[in-house]
Amino acid sequence: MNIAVNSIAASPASQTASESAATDLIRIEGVSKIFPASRNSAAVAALDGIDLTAPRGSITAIIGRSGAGKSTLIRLVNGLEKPTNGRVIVDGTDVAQLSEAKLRTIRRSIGMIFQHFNLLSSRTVFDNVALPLEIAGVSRRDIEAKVTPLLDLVGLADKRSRYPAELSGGQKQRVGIARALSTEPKLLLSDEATSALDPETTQSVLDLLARINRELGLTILLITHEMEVVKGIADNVAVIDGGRIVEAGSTFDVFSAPVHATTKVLLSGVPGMQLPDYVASRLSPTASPESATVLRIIFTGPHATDPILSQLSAELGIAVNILGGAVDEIAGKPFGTLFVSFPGDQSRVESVREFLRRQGLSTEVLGHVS
Ligand SMILES: Nc1ncnc2c1ncn2[C@@H]1O[C@H](COP(=O)(O)OP(=O)(O)OP(=O)(O)O)[C@@H](O)[C@H]1O
Repeated sequence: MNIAVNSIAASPASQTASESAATDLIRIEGVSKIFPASRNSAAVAALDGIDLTAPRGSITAIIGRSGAGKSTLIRLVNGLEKPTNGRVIVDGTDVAQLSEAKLRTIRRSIGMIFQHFNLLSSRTVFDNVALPLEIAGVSRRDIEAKVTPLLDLVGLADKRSRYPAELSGGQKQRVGIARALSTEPKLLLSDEATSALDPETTQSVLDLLARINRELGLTILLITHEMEVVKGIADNVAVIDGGRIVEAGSTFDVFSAPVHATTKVLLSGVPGMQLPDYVASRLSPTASPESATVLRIIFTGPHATDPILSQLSAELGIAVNILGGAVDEIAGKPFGTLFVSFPGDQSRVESVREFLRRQGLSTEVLGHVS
């Protein structure tokens, strides 16, 4: 069974297929993929009962550990793999039912960018971007008219006659993005597109993707192991584990209150997600008369900077010990976490949580320390 918390996968029961086609560019329904056994290996259930939608104009991220099934999922969307069961509907068409010839046509409406850019080293920047148009039989004049503004868009107008070997990693990925956009796709698939780039270059490529999404209304589906990428640009995120979606929802909801153990592990490097080591190593699940309760307070929206703790101390007469915390931004919204401890019994814990609830803050009891 899939556990789709804050589900972006589920659609209202009353929604008809045509209403869904109007709002969702991608609709993955009950998809399983089994790679059959070969002489050297047993059969692999790479995907198992996946339901996922990507609304038109959105940026949706798929995250998961190595081998979870992310690449298989993205390959189903552009028809490079066929599902064993279920439907993969892109812009109203079930890509799994298409012939190779029809698939070639539909792939023109799906751009793709890759971790290692996949540029042709013998072609200039201009000719790399022009390649999909040449393959589609577009005239040289129309190619010039389409490629030149794309090079402007990605900031490479002055590099049009350079070769890939003369470019930085970030510039190569910009060529990859311009090439992916050349056939005016509705959907951009991104397979670890920033994984080979340093943090600063990653940020500039993410800014470009966000701009393309905003200005061209392009739907983006990306797979990544970099939580910074998801946090920075994705509207929605789905967590895949062992071929199943274990958690999905808006990036803000999933990142601010992860539920599934796999999500918590994946997010452990995000500031404010993890207790400081010196506390984590002493944490016990059970309270004792001398122990203090350790609480995670999640600040969202306008509360992120409010002086809540001093109000708490004043109102309830409790000495609160701050253990750690961080203030961050997720999908453009302020988000803060504070780890605190305070002494007292269960009723004290409840009164603290109730006070914080009234301030609009969520809390999670992490355990107890002596
Ligand atoms: N063509 C194939 N034949 C057999 N098994 C495959 C094939 N492609 C993928 N698999 C298996 O399916 C599972 C999911 O693989 P997939 O590449 O989708 O994972 P992933 O999440 O993208 O991993 P990574 O992050 O390491 O790229 C793995 O167990 C993998 O070994």
